[in-house]
Amino acid sequence: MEEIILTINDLKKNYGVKTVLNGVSFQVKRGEIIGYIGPNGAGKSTTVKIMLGIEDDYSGEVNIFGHDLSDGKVEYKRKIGYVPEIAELYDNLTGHEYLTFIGELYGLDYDLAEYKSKSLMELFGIGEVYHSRISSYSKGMRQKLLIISSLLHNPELLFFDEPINGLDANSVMIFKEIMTQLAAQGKTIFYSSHIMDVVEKISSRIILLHDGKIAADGTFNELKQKNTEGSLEQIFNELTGFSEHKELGSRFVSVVREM
Ligand SMILES: Nc1ncnc2c1ncn2[C@@H]1O[C@H](COP(=O)(O)OP(=O)(O)OP(=O)(O)O)[C@@H](O)[C@H]1O
Repeated sequence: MEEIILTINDLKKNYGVKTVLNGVSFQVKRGEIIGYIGPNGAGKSTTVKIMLGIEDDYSGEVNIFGHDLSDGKVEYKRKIGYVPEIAELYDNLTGHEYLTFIGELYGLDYDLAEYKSKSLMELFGIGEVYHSRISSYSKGMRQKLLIISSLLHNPELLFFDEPINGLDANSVMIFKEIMTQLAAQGKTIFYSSHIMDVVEKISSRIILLHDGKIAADGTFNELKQKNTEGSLEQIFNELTGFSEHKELGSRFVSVVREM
């Protein structure tokens, strides 16, 4: 039987009077790569933060590894890796210091944390800055460091929020391969991004959040059959009822030209 890793049932979340999530439900099985997409402000990061226990004050059920988050226990986090959309890194540390610190926080002994940090940085093409301060890293190098830090403890469930921000085309190919191989080995990945062609190619299932509810949930082929025959970008436009990009673009440029 396929193992359920994650269950969300009738999840609702308000910020003040604003309803962000209005009855979101889905289940995720071991080994799935979920592409979690939706317009800006749809509530994707909010859903992820609730699952990570960073945001509370929600209604509905959130169950991870068979454990309901409302019991307040945090042990489940040991088996989770997270790349946030926006992250603060300790700029004064070197990559080596940062990653061994994170590895030890996750319970790895120092030698293993050091070995994995160095190897993973080398394999991701940033081995030469292992002993440089993070303040000197480029945007893509910082992003790679974040990805490595989310994986050091070999987690079962990964939350990636715009993980390929700033990565060059070759590095994106490596990252896609890493995701595919992790999923093939039974890791579950919850992947939130606006880069539709990557989501289309990498996800075993796509969930589209719109107006606080799930507007679509299925494989890319299932979504194509139910909607436009075309790219995920076209399906996204159709399901979110958006067709004014040309008109909005030209009105935007008209205002720019006003002097
Ligand atoms: N701490 C907060 N206080 C008040 N409102 C918030 C807070 N965090 C998020 N929101 C609001 O909740 C809504 C959903 O935000 P969220 O960051 O989850 O969207 P998102 O789908 O991840 O968007 P994006 O694609 O732009 O990253 C937005 O309207 C945002 O302004």
